[in-house]
Amino acid sequence: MAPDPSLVAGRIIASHGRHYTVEMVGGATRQCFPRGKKSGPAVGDLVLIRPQGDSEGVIESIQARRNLLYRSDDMRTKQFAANVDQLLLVVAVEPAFSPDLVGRALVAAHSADIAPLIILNKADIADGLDKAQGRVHALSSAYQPPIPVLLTNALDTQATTQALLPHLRGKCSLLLGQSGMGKSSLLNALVPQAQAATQEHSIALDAGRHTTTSTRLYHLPGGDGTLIDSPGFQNFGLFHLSPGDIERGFPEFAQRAAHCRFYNCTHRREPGCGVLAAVQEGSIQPERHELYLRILAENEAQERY
Ligand SMILES: Nc1nc2c(ncn2[C@@H]2O[C@H](COP(=O)(O)OP(=O)(O)OP(=O)(O)O)[C@@H](O)[C@H]2O)c(=O)[nH]1
Ligand SMILES: [Zn+2]
Repeated sequence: MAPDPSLVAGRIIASHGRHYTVEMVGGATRQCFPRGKKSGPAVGDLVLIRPQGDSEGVIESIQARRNLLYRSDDMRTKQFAANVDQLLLVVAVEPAFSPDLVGRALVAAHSADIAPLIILNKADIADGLDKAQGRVHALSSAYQPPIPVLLTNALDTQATTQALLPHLRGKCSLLLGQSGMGKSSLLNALVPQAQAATQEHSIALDAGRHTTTSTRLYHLPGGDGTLIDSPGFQNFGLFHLSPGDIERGFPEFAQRAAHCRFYNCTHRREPGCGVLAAVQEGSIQPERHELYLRILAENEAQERY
C-alpha cells in the first residue's frame, strides 16, 4: 500500500495521561491523542500522526519497537519508554535504596535487552559512601560482565556532566530511580532546560496538574543523544514475565542451573538443585535468590485470580 501522504512521522517525547507530545523532524511539536480507546503509545515510540489544526494530531500508528521497558503490578501496567539504548538506574548514598526494586528493574531491563548502568549519586556524602558502594557492588557483580557503576554528585553540575556525558552521547538513555535518589537533580545538571520545560508544561495544563506530566524525553545539549526522565516508583511488579524470563534475569544462576538434577528445576526446593547448592556455598547471594523466589511467588499468586 502506498504511504498516506497526509500522515506525518514523529517521535513521542512526552506522555501526560491520555495525551502525548509528538516531535516532528525539525523540532516542531503537536499534542496528540491515540485513535480510539487503545492505549499503548510510549515515550520514545516512532509514530505516524494525522495533523489536526495548528497544534494537534491523532496518532494513527506506532512503528515496531526495538524494545519496551515496563512494569506491571496488580491490574495495571506502566510503560516507562520504548526504543531506548540504555537504562540509567539512579541510587544514592542516602536515603538507602531498595536492592529489591533495583534488582527488579535489572530483571526488566535484562528481559527487554536494554543495557543497564548504575549511577550512585550523592557520592559527596562521605559518611555512608563505603557501605552504599558495597551494596551497589553486590548487585552489579551478579551480572557478567559486571554492570558499570558511576559515582556522581548531582549538585556539582560540571562534575556530573563530565562523568556522565561520555556515556550518553549518541544514545537514548532512560533515567529511572526511586524517589529521593536525586534523579531530578541529575536531569537538571545534564539538561539545563529541563527545569524550565517541566514548569512550562505544568502551566500549560493549568495549575495543580503537575502529576499528569509523567515521562519526558529531552535532547542533550549539543544535540547528540537523548535522555528520558520518568517518575520515581515504589513498586516494580513483573507480572508480564514468564518463569523463564525471570530466571534469565538472574544470569548468575545459569551456570549452576545446568547442574540441576531435573531439567525443569525451578530452584525452589528441588533435590539436586545446582542453584540451591550455590546459595548454600555462598557463590550465589542469598538476597538474589530470595528476590527470584519473591517474583516467582507473586506471579503465581496473580495467575490464580
Ligand atoms: N548531597 C547531595 N544531595 C543531593 C544530590 N543529588 C540530589 N540531592 C538532594 O537530594 C534531594 C532529592 O533530590 P531530587 O533530585 O529531588 O530527587 P528525585 O530522585 O528527583 O526525587 P523525586 O523528585 O522525589 O522523584 C534534594 O534535596 C537534593 O538537593 C547529591 O549528589 N548530593
Ligand atoms: Zn535448580
